Amino acid sequence: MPTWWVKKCGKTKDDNQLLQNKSRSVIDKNSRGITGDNKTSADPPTPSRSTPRCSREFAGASGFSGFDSDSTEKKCHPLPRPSISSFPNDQVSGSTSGSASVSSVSSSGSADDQGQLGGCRGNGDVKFNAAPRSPERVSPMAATRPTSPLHSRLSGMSLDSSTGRNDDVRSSECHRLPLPPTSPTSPSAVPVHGSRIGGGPEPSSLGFSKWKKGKFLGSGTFGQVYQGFNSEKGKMCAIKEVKVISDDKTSKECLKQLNQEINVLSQLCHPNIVQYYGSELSEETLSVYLEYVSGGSIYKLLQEYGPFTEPVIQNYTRQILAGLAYLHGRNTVHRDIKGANILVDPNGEIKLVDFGMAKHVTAYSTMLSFNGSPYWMAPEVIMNNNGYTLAVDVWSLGCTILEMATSKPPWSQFEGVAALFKIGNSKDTPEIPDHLSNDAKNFIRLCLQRNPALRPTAFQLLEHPFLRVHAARVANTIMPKDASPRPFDGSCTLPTREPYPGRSSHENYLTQPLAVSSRAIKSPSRENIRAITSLPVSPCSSPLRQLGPAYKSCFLSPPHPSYTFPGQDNGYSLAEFAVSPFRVKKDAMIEPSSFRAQTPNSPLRSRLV
Ligand SMILES: Nc1ncnc2c1ncn2[C@@H]1O[C@H](COP(=O)(O)OP(=O)(O)OP(=O)(O)O)[C@@H](O)[C@H]1O
Repeated sequence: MPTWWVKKCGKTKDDNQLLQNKSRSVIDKNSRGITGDNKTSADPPTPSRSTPRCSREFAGASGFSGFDSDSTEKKCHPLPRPSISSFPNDQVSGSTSGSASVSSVSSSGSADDQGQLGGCRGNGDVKFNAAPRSPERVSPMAATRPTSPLHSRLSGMSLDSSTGRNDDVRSSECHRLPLPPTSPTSPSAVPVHGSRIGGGPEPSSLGFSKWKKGKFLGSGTFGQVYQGFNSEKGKMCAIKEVKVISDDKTSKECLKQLNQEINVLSQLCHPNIVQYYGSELSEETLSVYLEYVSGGSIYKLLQEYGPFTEPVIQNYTRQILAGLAYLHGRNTVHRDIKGANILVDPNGEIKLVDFGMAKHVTAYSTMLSFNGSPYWMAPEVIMNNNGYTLAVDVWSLGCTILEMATSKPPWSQFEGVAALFKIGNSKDTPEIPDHLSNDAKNFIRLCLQRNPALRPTAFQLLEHPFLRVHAARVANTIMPKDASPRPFDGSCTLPTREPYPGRSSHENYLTQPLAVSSRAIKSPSRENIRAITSLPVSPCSSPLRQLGPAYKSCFLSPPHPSYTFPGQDNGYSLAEFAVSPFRVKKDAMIEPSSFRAQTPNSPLRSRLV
């Protein structure tokens, strides 16, 4: 049992008080979330959260050292050079889809995720971090850690590079803001990341004035999100903004968090991950420009329309996993997967957002911080003894599937601390609704294995029959030829064959928008599935259509025969799935354990802040 837990259980008065406060906060969020008491005001709220996420990472002694206040010019934000030089077309579709349903945002996009279950975060997250940064935790990588690509005004923040990549930093470089794409096919539609390729552009060429801040979309722990509009091109984006207030601890923490998000997002390009366009640091604000996703979050859809049907869950899960597989292929863990952080565009395409908690995992580092949203948090994060790995996202995915199936995360009947105890310190597994198929149940159980080493990776899970059934169903649905606004290689022009020279073919495969096994790729029918399932428009895709005729027309294919084990009802068992040789070529897969840097004797134990 972690030190903090012992403390919580009555060792000190202060800790008890703190825990009660957190618990109370969770209760408040619970009641708000379940009753769907969501903020709908079009006006941005006064930033009332004086303390954003309760995170020792931010509040640690080694944190901020202040701002360079003599820089008052409006400057672009120097950001890392991404390792990907090609630019995604993603923004094309992002903008397009955004413009398609502005009204849906005006009615529901405001603070859609404000009232969900959870702890001290604004929308229900507990972001207390167990392990402060301290010299003991400095990894062997620390000496070579790159300078954080912060604007000089933020350079005193002594941030870690969230990605820890040396090659991504060019601090003198500005990160060009997006000029919106003109057309999906035009090369001029991809100027946003031009600064990644060439040298730093002149501020005058960055198009700062092109994007106008529009209506308020919602507020997160670390800032406000607005719709952005380019009146010259008629395109939209989302603008995430944090106020820069010198000598204000909260502001510094928000800036640090947003910078972390920039660090991670600026290196990602995947159709199921919200596309980063650029950022800008002005005298008053740090603004991040993102692909606009107008459909709102899964959390919001659940609040408005109730639980999803299984085909919708399959579809969304497959896309979430595709995004996760891509992320994990870069050894980056999201750490906050949950319905509120998964947006859906009007075509049912999933976009992972909120990478403020994301971390690059290296063999030399281990994550001990106690971050995440309690109900979606993996046991090892709560117990927090030996660090944790990419597998925490797989656990959270399991919770998110239950959330999609029931509108509530697992253990939501428990209040904050009790839920944490249930997750972290009991042997119980969450209740899985009976109405789900055996495939679905099996999939969820695999994700919610308490031992992270037993959890399949995101790549492995993409092969699970629960998702294959959906792929086959979509493949058997006649789609209009140009139903998709973009080609299979999706919004990202990452080369699909060999995007990262030097990586194994499997690793390259991980960059595909949809993960398909080599076995599947060989089969013409699987190829077909892959092509068709990449279409964002699916008759089964939108929860709004879940009971419509399109869904009824979906063809249900039987589970893949290779998953049927003799003597088994539905083809597999937990143990067999985890070790089955035909599913997992051990040497070809990234093993969760390979990312686990154990520090059994670390003096740092989990502590509740
Ligand atoms: N790219 C986007 N397109 C459209 N809406 C967005 C986008 N990004 C965020 N939003 C919306 O803006 C609101 C705030 O998002 P943000 O990510 O800042 O906070 P959050 O995830 O709700 O909370 P927290 O930061 O505490 O996790 C949410 O309602 C979210 O759905």
